[in-house]
Amino acid sequence: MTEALPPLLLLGGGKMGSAMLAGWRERGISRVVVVDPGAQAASLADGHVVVVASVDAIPADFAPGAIILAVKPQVASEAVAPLRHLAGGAAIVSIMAGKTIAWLASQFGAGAAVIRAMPNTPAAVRMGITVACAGPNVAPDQRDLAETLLAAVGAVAFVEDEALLDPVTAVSGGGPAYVFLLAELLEAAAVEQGIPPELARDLARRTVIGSGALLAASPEPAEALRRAVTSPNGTTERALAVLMERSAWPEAMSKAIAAATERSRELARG
Ligand SMILES: NC(=O)c1ccc[n+]([C@@H]2O[C@H](COP(=O)([O-])OP(=O)(O)OC[C@H]3O[C@@H](n4cnc5c(N)ncnc54)[C@H](O)[C@@H]3O)[C@@H](O)[C@H]2O)c1
Ligand code: PRO
Repeated sequence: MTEALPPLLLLGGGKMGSAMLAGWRERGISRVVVVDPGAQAASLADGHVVVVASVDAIPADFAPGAIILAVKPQVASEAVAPLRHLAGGAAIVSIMAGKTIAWLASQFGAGAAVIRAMPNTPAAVRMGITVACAGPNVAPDQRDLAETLLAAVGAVAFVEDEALLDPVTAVSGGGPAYVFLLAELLEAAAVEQGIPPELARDLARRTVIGSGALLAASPEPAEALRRAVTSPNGTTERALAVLMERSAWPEAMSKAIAAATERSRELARG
């Protein structure tokens, strides 16, 4: 049986924070303090989890093994500063888009053990992917703890080059949104072709869900699975001729990822 996680402080119990907390619960928690002033966060409390509205209300004896920062980057400065006194030997794991290791060190002190990470919303069903980068002061056991916390909601990869977190944010951080947009557009196009709205929604949803499951189950790359759908001179080939035109999806995706990457860099500049 795996040992319970050490005491954790979670700043922000919103979509990502609560998804990670659910993963930690499954893994086994000892004590978690969630700091979140939002009314919805109160429902996260249970025998192992205390929810407080502000840092002042954190129990005085609380010494977290890790502090996980899951507030929006826009409120980071005001939300993070009051936590500085708790940093001690804790691993500081930030999932905030665009908040750099240097910025986090400026908040917690130059010697703070900072890990910057970028998960995605499939974390809510433990099928996320997180890319993380450990700062210079992170000890091996702190890195292991960060990996354990992130792995509770999906796959984890560590990179040495922090600059990669900007394109990672664009690709896998935002990626679920592009897949959901695909489902929306497929549904709308189905309706345009006369398919009743309810059936159109079902077709679009199940096509995305089933394709994801097939990709997960198959050893084949996406390209091979695409080719397996495409009969010579058939209907799919006709559709792909439109979508794969250089100025259509290839260029749109390339531009979209470049734009999101640049926005991540902008957030880092503050
Ligand atoms: N949503 C995503 O797809 C995604 C993916 C990867 C990373 N992220 C990052 O995760 C972070 C959280 O995003 P989210 O989607 O969970 O947002 P969210 O809005 O769902 O959650 C943020 C939470 O922070 C709380 N909060 C606001 N001010 C606070 C304060 N001063 N102190 C403590 N809590 C406070 C809010 O009440 C809310 O519950 C962001 O920094 C984002 O960049 C999000
Ligand atoms: N959601 C966050 C954003 O849009 C970060 C990646 C996914 O900024």
